[in-house]
Amino acid sequence: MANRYYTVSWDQLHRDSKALAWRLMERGPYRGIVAITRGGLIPAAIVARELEARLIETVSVVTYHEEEMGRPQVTKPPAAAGDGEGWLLVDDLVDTGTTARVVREMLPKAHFATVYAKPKGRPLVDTFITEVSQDTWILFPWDTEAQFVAPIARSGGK
Ligand SMILES: O=P(O)(O)OC[C@H]1O[C@H](OP(=O)(O)OP(=O)(O)O)[C@H](O)[C@@H]1O
Ligand SMILES: O=c1[nH]c(=O)c2nc[nH]c2[nH]1
Ligand SMILES: [Mg+2]
Repeated sequence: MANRYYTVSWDQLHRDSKALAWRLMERGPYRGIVAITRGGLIPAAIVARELEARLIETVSVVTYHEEEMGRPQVTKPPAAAGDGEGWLLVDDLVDTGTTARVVREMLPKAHFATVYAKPKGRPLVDTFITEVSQDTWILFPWDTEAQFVAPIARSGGK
């Protein structure tokens, strides 16, 4: 289990994904975008809108079940991206780099971009926006909802 959480709102994810698009603009154009599903789908859609990319491919890798890590399973390989040359590969984050390693083997020439990166996965990413510590769990807006929180005074000072 992570020691702390970094909560990302829809607004922040949109801003951070646009910041990623700005950085990626400098080194395009790209033939198309490969999104690593499912977490990469929304950042990929935002980046695609900003870069005016219309060709979107997916690769599906399942590595986690909630916060438990398992063996990475490729449930759908990328059909149209060859060895990745000229393609932009997008995921929401790199943590241990396990998913990234599997996908990079399939698309060694793609430019790999994520919105967030933790130190262990960072060397595998070409472009990212925000680094968080390894013991932090990033809480994405699609995994969370607003709920009531008790006043501090009722927590017994803890
Ligand atoms: O660097 P790693 O340790 O491999 O972790 C990062 C990967 O884990 C999450 O995907 P997950 O397996 O939870 O699947 P999902 O995107 O379908 O939610 C996340 O979206 C990244 O793809
Ligand atoms: O929602 C998530 N937050 C994380 O920090 C993380 N690391 C791997 N997979 C993850 N999924
Ligand atoms: Mg994922």
